[in-house]
Amino acid sequence: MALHPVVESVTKRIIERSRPSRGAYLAHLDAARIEGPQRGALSCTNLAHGFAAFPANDKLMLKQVKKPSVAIVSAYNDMLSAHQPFEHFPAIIKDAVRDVGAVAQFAGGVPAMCDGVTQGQPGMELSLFSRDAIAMATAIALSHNMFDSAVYLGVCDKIVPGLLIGALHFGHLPAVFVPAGPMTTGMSNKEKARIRQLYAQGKATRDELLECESQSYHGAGTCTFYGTANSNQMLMEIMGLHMPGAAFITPGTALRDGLTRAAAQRAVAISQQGGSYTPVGQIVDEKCIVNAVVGLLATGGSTNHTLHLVAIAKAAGIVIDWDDFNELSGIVPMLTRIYPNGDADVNHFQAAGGPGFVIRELLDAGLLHDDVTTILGKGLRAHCAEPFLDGEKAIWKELPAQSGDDSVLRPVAQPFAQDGGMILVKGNLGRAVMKISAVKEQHRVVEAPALTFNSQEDFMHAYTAGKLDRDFVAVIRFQGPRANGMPELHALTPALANLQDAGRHVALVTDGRMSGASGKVPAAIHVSPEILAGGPLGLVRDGDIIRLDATTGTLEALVPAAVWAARSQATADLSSSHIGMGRELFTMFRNAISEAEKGATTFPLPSPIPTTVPLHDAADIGDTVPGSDEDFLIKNPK
Ligand SMILES: O=C(O)[C@H](O)[C@@H](O)[C@H](O)[C@H](O)COP(=O)(O)O
Ligand code: SF4
Repeated sequence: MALHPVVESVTKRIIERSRPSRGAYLAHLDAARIEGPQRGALSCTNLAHGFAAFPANDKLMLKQVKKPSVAIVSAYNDMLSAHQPFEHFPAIIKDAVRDVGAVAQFAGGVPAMCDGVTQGQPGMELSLFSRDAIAMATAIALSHNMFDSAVYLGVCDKIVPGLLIGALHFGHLPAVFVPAGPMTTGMSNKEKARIRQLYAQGKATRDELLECESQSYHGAGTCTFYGTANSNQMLMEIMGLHMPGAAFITPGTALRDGLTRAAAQRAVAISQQGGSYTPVGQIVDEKCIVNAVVGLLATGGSTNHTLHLVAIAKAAGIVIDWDDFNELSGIVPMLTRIYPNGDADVNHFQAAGGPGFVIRELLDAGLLHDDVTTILGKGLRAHCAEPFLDGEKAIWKELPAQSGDDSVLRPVAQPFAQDGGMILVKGNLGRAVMKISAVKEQHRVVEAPALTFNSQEDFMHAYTAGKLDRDFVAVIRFQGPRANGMPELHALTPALANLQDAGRHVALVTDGRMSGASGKVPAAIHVSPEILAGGPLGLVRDGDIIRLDATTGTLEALVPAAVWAARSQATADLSSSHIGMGRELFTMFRNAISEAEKGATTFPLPSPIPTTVPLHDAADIGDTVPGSDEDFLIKNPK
């Protein structure tokens, strides 16, 4: 099937837009690689330090500087149910790598935040920043420069994007992402949401709510809704950075361990010494990024990826924006119904056919680029396969021709919706993202008076005081990355859903975020520019009529032009968001972060290394430092 013309034209536009920075990125990639094992660039002292504590055989291999060394970068901790299984992965990886005559070294751990633990709490104001902190921690691990390939252990929201951003800054190294898989299905997400709404109405006790949450989140593995974590997993499959079908296999099973071993050995095979050298910086190219956007849209993935995919692309020198998402969303059909876009969870999705089925359907429909490079080599079609066990080894078989459950997963010929359900809305309030895949048709246009709030707490106080039983558009202000770290406001969902269920026309507009698990209430989020960057959201006053129209992509304050022009920006005391819970440590992030549509990043777009002087003298002619996004050169004061 020929490639869809919109996929083709958007890809061409991105390639053109990215040409200078992508060229610079690939030059950096070539400059970073040496012939032979990377540790050959180290001194004897460096090297001895790098293998001092290793078992004799590993030490000998490292000393001989012939066989590849694989870095293990892990986001293990006990806080995220999704990451807790990683505790045992390094030993499995080291054994598997030894079995193919190489060495694996635990290069470093990276921090990982659970958005479920911090949702509605002060810690959520560090969450987005943690993505780039994870990228920095990944760089710290890899900066030992002992490695010829790497495996990355991560699943959740900011972690996979952070690991991939870090890995792309070592784009000369091959990368294989290793997931831990979803927890088994407990109480359904729909029943959990119902009890939450009852609690918000005072019709369920705290003990009943805690029992419900504990039955939903009951064990090791990723939460089973299709939020940002499981969107990450889908993207790793579509970007060809997972062994095929690794995403949604339950932790603690023989197949899970077989997939981990296979991933470790693939990391050796695609090292320079392994013979199939495949650096991650070449895998993640413009076509790979477009494939990721298409996969996100076809599965109703998390709105957080309108930030994270932009940031990941930027790390590889590729520039994408919300017009790209919007245009692709218009032609990408919705192939899945996984909560919050339906009642099923990722275990049901996996049983119905899983990621390989989605990839095959989109390839056959000309909606994905097949001519990409993945960890398996040339072509994405190799990832349309399902893993099985042969003894202890993972093997792959062809997928069934049909979906196992067409209430969860459908072919392109019979989609749940003709479009991807994630759109750009814009107008005199700025540009924003809106996910409509989980919003009923009758709620996709809301025109109602604005009620402004400077925090989610203020909103909840008004709700519990019974002041919100009316039609309104909640404008939650000062929630942008520079203001307070752009928290998710998902804790407002039960209250807003109750009002919607009671027949009120309600919507949310904010420069903050929502969870990938948010859904039924119309919300225009990530409003750019944010208020603190002078965004017009700061001109809204209580009572202004706001029109949010998903059918026309409109976000407007219906205020007479002269009145609007005479207004000044609202102000707020944000100091309580800059002190406590470690938020003081992230002042530099708030000051340096780019706007949401540019990925809310703290690192610069790759810029050309001046060819007139060797790399180490770059400082003599100025440093490139991260600006808002117009990276600038500090001219040499001499
Ligand atoms: O983007 C996401 O998917 C969310 O950040 C998710 O990771 C978060 O943990 C949810 O808030 C938990 O969902 P519940 O609040 O419904 O348990
Ligand atoms: S999916 Fe969200 S709530 Fe679940 S473990 Fe990951 S970060 Fe935590």
